[in-house]
Amino acid sequence: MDLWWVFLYTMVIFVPFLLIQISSTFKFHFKIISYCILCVTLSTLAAPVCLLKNGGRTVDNMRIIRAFVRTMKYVFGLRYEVKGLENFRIDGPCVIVSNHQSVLDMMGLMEILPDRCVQIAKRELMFAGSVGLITYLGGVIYINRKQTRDAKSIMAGVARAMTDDNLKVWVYPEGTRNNSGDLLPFKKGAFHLALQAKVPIIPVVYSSYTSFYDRKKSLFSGGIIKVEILPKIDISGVKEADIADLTDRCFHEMRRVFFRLSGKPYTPIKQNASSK
Ligand SMILES: CCCCCCCC/C=C\CCCCCCCC(=O)SCCNC(=O)CCNC(=O)[C@H](O)C(C)(C)COP(=O)(O)OP(=O)(O)OC[C@H]1O[C@@H](n2cnc3c(N)ncnc32)[C@H](O)[C@@H]1OP(=O)(O)O
Ligand SMILES: CCCCCCCCCCCCCC(=O)OC[C@@H](O)COP(=O)(O)O
Repeated sequence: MDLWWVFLYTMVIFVPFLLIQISSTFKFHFKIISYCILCVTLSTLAAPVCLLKNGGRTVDNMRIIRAFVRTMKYVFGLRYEVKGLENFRIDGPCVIVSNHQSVLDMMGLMEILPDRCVQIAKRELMFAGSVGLITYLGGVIYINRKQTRDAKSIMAGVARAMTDDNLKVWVYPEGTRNNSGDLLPFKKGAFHLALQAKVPIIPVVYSSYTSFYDRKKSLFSGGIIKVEILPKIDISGVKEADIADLTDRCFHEMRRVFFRLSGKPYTPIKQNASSK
């Protein structure tokens, strides 16, 4: 008899808990799939507009892509609070580095994307159907992360194109998505690029998504994202041998801002800023 009650009570507590769990996982995946479908739909609509207006692969298409993507935040209840936009107002090219938390970052990217700016992306993105096509039309630069020697030679070519075509380049120096509530160590490519092109670096920091978006907890609700565009880092006087220091400086500055924007107490780390 007693065992029967234990069983009943366990079920009364366990079954609703299980259902809530299933429905929240379902809701999370439903939202992520909706996001992907919306990306595919909007890029299918934007591609002909890009082709008709600008004819082919050009950075000018980024204005069209930006206009399309900026409508998406309303669907997912996201709001951006942007500070420091004036720091983007520099003549000529620069390297922009920012933290990368999720596929949702495309909305935050397009929210503040300056004119004549292309991104560095993993080459797999090229094959993502109409999304791949739209990134191609916008002039995104693809790198093969498994062949870093090729990636470096592509980046060297980009340095030349930046000055020739007056391009800004957006790099995610963590090199991959990271939703851990901290920054990953930075790769050095972006900093080599700035030095080779002799252009300043502009760090951009987005606050942590973890309060409203967390893959592990199947959490995805609306929220506010704080964005700060930091003053440019001048590279005059920096030599190849100083790249590690430059990377370090930028990493720690961005990490400090990341914690401040995310409302978390800053915890210094001993680990090296750049990956080995
Ligand atoms: C209309 C609706 C549409 C809706 C859809 C929306 C579409 C929106 C459209 C458009 C938006 C597109 C947005 C795309 C976003 C995608 C994001 C991603 O894909 S993130 C992944 C790829 N990104 C990266 O990986 C970062 C770049 N990576 C680097 O810069 C790396 O540094 C890299 C690949 C060049 C090398 O990586 P290593 O793993 O080898 O690591 P290291 O530590 O950096 O380098 C090793 C050694 O090589 C030297 N090195 C690196 N780069 C060098 C260089 N350029 N020259 C000389 N030496 C270099 C370093 O100093 C280091 O040497 P020592 O260890 O210090 O001795
Ligand atoms: C064939 C249909 C495919 C549909 C896919 C639609 C998805 C839309 C996503 C918008 C662009 C997302 C770009 C992005 O954020 O890529 C992730 C990489 O930065 C990091 O890669 P990873 O974490 O190392 O896998």
